[in-house]
Amino acid sequence: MPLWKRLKTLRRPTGIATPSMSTPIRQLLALITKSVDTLETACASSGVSIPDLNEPFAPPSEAFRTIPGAAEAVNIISAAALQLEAILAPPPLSLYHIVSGNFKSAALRICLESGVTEILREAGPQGLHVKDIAAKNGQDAEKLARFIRYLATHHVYREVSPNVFANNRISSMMDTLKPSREILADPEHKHEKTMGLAALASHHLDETFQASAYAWETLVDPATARSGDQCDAALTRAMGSKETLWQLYARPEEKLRHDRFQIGMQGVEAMQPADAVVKAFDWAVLPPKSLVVDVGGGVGTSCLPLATKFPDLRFVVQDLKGVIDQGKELWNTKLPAAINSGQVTLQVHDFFTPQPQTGASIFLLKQIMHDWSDENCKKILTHLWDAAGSDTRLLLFDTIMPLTCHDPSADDPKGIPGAAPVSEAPAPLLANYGAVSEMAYTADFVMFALFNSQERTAMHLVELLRQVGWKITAIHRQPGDSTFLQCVEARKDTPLFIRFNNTDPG
Ligand SMILES: C[S@@+](CC[C@H](N)C(=O)[O-])C[C@H]1O[C@@H](n2cnc3c(N)ncnc32)[C@H](O)[C@@H]1O
Repeated sequence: MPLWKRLKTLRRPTGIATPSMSTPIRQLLALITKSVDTLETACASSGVSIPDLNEPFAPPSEAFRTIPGAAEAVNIISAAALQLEAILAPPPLSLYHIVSGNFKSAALRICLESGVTEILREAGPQGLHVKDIAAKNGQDAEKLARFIRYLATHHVYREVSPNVFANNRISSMMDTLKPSREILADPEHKHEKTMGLAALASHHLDETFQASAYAWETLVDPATARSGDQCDAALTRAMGSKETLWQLYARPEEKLRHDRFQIGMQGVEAMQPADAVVKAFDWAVLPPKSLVVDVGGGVGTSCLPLATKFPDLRFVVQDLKGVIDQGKELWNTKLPAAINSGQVTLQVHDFFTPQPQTGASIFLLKQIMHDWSDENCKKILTHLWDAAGSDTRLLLFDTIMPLTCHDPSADDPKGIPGAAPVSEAPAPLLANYGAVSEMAYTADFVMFALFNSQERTAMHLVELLRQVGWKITAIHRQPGDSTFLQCVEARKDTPLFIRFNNTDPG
């Protein structure tokens, strides 16, 4: 956002300045007051109420976020409240909110794995004494009370009366919605046929949590500090073997972790709109018969809606053999005509080998780059460069990491369109809305810990692509997607580019 626009947001809504207005806490308070007004007005005019923290989560309670202006107001209120705390709380306390992250994670894991949320759902709003919770899940009541109370201190669960706990909006996110007796008797299958968030949390609190404990050891060891190899990720230290996550999951004794991961990923997938790829790029500009190659396309989830909406385009979905075999089953069920007519081809292809499709209009890579380190991404992109023509577009769908400060590319009229986020938070908030953007930074850390890879900022991507002969021409963002999936469009940077001089990452 240009400087003049950000300064405008600093003005007091009433236009009357007082000396105290210049302090950051007054500015934050003003932002909160203004945004609460916006939120309440929007909710009142739509007949929607703001959720009660003490009520368990239910999808309709999120309806208020869809009212125009409400989501932005909520982001500002949340970011301002967190920033007020950072200013006013004693610094050691603020630091310990971070230092103690692992303790909170451990307490949460205990409650998640011992079915506390399911037990409390069955108890209802009056809650249940911890002795009765412990009688059901077999835990030590006194220890359990300490962990639940620690979480309740951070608004996960609530203590209704001494040692009596109940669910709230946040603790109920871990609910598998199954009978507690069933999940406690058969914990190995508790995540099957669930929405996937509890599975995702369980995965993050287990192997990812353990891997993150070895982050520093990985970075201080010269053998792994600068490696981009998945076998050098922190995970391998935690697991005591030089295996990638996929190799680990392939072991028969790791089947439960593997299945839990898959369920968690389906949950993440479900959070993305099915038509995200359709909307992110103007596919109608492609002439009939243009070829779209979905590289590492999985079972073809992105191409399904595209092939349906654009029957004149041709598609090749590429992935490793096992995935392509699964894809054949999916397409034969969902859109067999596309396979039978030749509109869609499923092809086994390892993207670290030369790209066989040389006539592509589009190389589409969705959530591929973030799985790989820069050195590996360059190998993938180089094979695509070799197969691309001067009109081929490269489309990368990934999360573009926002900066915490103002993004100067927003002020450059000659810069890449869409390089900066659609909106930045008004000052004095952090430009990325601070911890409101937590999920993107969590994803980045997970990529580091498990895969030695990362989510990237726009400027990182510009440089990475430049080194292997691609030039970013636009970043397509949709309103409200500032930290989720964006579409980076690039073209071959020829004829100026001479690859053999530029591939050296150093
Ligand atoms: C995060 S998934 C993304 C799948 C798909 N693009 C989507 O967004 O649904 C990563 C995909 O990369 C595939 N993959 C991993 N290594 C590969 C390789 N060397 N060659 C081709 N595909 C690979 C995986 O099988 C998986 O389907």
